[in-house]
Amino acid sequence: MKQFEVNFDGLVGPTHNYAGLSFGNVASQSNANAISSPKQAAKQGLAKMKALADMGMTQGVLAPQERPDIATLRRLGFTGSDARVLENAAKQARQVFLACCSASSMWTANAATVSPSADTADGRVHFTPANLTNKFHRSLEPEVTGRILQATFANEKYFAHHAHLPDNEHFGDEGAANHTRLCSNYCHSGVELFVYGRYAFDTTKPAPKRYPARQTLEASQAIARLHGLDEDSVVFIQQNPDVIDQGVFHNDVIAVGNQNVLFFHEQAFYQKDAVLQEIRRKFGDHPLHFIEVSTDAVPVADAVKTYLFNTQIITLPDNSMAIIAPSECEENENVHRYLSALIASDAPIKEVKYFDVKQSMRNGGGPACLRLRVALTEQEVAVVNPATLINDTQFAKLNRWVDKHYRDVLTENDLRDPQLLIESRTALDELTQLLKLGSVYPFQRQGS
Ligand SMILES: NCCC[C@H](NC(=O)CCC(=O)O)C(=O)O
Repeated sequence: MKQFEVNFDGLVGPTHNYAGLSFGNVASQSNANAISSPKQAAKQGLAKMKALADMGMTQGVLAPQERPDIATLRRLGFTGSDARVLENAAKQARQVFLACCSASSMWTANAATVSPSADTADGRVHFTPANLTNKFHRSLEPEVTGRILQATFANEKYFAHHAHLPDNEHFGDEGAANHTRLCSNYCHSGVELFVYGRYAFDTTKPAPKRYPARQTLEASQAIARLHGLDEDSVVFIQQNPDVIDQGVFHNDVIAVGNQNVLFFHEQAFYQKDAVLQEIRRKFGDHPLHFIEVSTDAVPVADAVKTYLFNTQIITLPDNSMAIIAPSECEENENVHRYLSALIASDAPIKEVKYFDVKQSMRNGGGPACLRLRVALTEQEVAVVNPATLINDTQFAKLNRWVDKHYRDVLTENDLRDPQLLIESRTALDELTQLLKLGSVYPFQRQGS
């Protein structure tokens, strides 16, 4: 059977900005209030999607959210016309206002956790949107994300959609950024790795001290239950609390897997040796490659700065593996040296391709944050909403759509401009037609 791992990249929304909203995410905090370029950001993302499609990969796109989020501002007590809501929120509750303007849904690794049909009890692909409770601005995403996923994967025979977990820190869930899957073939059952930062109900267990652990063990266990995963094919792994305190706010900042390769930093996991043993045991007799990067070769600080592990390892149509890295990795001496040696070694990764995704990197999102992986059979690909798959025509249409609607620069002051709200809604309304999503946004459903 033909096998596919389809990357669904998040399209950057028209309000992309830097507001320093993510405590524990070093890049987000250090670029607070920098001037952003939504147009450049969206184009950098589209260029990456197109490049992967041109490599022969099946590539998809997920629509962004409606921002500024007027519906949430109204829930929080701001009233009057939309323009008044924006003006008063910006004046009276600046931080809340900024949170309601974030284009953070672009990082679709946090959109959901996905289990392919080969792993699940009912043989369907399972999706659970992440509740993202740890950050207010991100907690606004799951409902609309669920609708976008249902409009993208709209076939009950093949796809099962769950509600996001209860909105509470006990079940803090960050989606695929803390989940990876190892397998020998995408269509054969694999081992799903769930990485959590802390225990919600047992405070005697180790936990980070400086920065928050966004994902709990209990959330990861709930997802595994919902998706009908077999316990012999699941490994729950605690992230090393010390690296969370050094700015590793998601596991995908320090580890990434693809097929039978797990690429990780030596400090990534708590009680690493036991973890690796359990993975090996559950993976079975097939070849499995652990590529472990030592602190001597790449200190954690360099990994956080360059996003060496927030790379995408992909299997190309000729079955060789390539690594999709941000250009920051090429610019850093340690990391560049490491990657050059890696592809010259006998490891399965044979090629590295660097991409400029700086607009996203400044908010702490690398190539891997920008995509949600969905392993699909040929039959399943055939029932995905075809308008969400990237080909030359869709790429050209999306680029034109960005040119037409996006601003070149955006500052904090622009976010309160009622014209920006109108521009964003006009753009998104057109996008839902382009991607054939139906009415997924609150502004499209008013009165329904
Ligand atoms: N997977 C990468 C996610 C990056 C995201 N950054 C942000 O939301 C920053 C937004 C800002 O600060 O404007 C986060 O931390 O969840």
